[in-house]
Amino acid sequence: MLELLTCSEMAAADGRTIAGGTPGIVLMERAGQAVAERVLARASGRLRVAVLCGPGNNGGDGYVVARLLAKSGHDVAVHALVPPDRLRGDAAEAARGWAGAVLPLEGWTADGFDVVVDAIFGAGLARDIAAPVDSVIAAVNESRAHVVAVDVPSGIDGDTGAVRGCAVEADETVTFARRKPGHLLLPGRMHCGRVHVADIGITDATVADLGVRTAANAPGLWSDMLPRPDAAGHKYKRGHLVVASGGPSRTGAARLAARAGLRAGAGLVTVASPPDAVAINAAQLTAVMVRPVDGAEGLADILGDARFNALVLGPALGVGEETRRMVEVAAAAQRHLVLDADALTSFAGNLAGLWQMVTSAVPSGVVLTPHEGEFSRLFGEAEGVAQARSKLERARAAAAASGAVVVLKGPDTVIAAPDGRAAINENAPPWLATAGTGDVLAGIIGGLMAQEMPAFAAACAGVWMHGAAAAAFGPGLIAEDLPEMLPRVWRELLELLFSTGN
Ligand SMILES: NC(=O)C1=CN([C@@H]2O[C@H](COP(=O)(O)OP(=O)(O)OC[C@H]3O[C@@H](n4cnc5c(N)ncnc54)[C@H](OP(=O)(O)O)[C@@H]3O)[C@@H](O)[C@H]2O)[C@H](O)CC1
Ligand SMILES: [K+]
Repeated sequence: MLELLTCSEMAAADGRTIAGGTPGIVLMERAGQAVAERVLARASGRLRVAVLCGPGNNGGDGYVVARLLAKSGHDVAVHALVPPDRLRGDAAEAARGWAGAVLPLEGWTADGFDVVVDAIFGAGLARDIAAPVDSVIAAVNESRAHVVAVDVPSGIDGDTGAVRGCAVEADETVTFARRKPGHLLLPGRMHCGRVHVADIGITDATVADLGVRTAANAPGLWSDMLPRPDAAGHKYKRGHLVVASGGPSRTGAARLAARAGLRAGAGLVTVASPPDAVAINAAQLTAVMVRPVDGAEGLADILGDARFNALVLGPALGVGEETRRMVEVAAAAQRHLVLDADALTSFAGNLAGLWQMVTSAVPSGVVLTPHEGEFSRLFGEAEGVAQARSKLERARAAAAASGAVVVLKGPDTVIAAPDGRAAINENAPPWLATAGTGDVLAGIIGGLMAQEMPAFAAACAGVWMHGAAAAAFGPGLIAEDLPEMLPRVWRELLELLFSTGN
């Protein structure tokens, strides 16, 4: 159920189900029933319900809802953008099932309604909302009614989560078969309220046949690839992560990443520290080891030891030629590699240079973890990025252009692999956006890769664990708190693994 279907993939699933013998009107009936059930679930006493119907199938769903709620004894008013005789196909048939009046949508006001069912536009939204629908949406949003959106809040683009001019702010959204990217990407997610996914008879096999490449990020996506604690295991079997530290006044970021890597389960973690910062690092490190490593030369030296199998480069490392050379050394050494912060900014405008290094390292896995600013500095001109319609498509294009797994961070972090797979994360609480949390994320991903977790799975798992750790700690979180919450997140994950037996 983690797959996310675009509007066209949903239409294809619809079409295949209809071709398989289920009439479209049956799908519409089931969709309408699912929405009506949500309204009835919260009904206490007779409700005044306004069903706002658009000119297409979303409106068709609305007519089914209206009929079912009226049959359950509620006071239902239907307001439609076009008269029923302008409807076509299943929507026209659904409208024929509605025995009540159909009033104009234009000029509708919310006075006195307990519930509004938003059945204006769904997957078929084709352009920005204009008059007269815009003022109706404003009236919905100003009302005190409980708003239930059919499939997608009207005005939200189901593929991108963008607001097309204006959009309904729903308390609940009932969608069908699977969620869409627009239900998870911002701002769309903020318009949906609680999202319910209704089964309307589109089978898992039909969805699987679509070859969908986008999913919601959750343990079900990668838990079978999580490193497992095994009794016979010893620390050398769980890899050795190296985190490069910045100079004497900028050592905290590397220590945050290093501690996160250890808590993520790496057998050993070493901070590769400039000689003049060794004392500072050593004074603050215990289980994490520290070694004097002088720039790219020094890094090349220690990477002669194959036991250093994963690296995190970037946190407060410094922007410039030396950092670029360290990335080059690490990539050439074919180790698992997480590039964050300065290691990304050092390649700003020189994607080809980064791409060249990354392709040499890709077999062992490279994960880039830019926030939006680093992303645009690095990928602004990349093939396909400028034309991308959404954060999901931008991350996908960047992964394809760089050959690396790209983690485009934010409240709706997208993880994209060069082969087209992508996941959208939705468990990050607002308080995660604080200084240093990016360093911790890089360390978690590095720690998982040190244990030989494949790059895309490690990036998805790391992003999810990072969000779960923040949620576990709660508001007031600072970056140092995050690694300390990982044991609790691990416990949750392992309980989940053993309960689901995979
Ligand atoms: N399995 C399922 O997912 C099922 C989904 N159903 C429902 O079908 C809708 C999709 O319907 P809808 O969103 O209404 O799209 P349609 O293509 O049917 O019709 C859209 C009409 O609206 C016009 N339009 C589009 N954008 C605008 C706009 N900004 N302003 C004004 N009018 C607009 C469009 O006109 P065109 O000129 O673009 O053609 C169409 O007339 C889905 O969301 C589900 O709710 C099935 O009913 C059940 C199964
Ligand atoms: K809608």
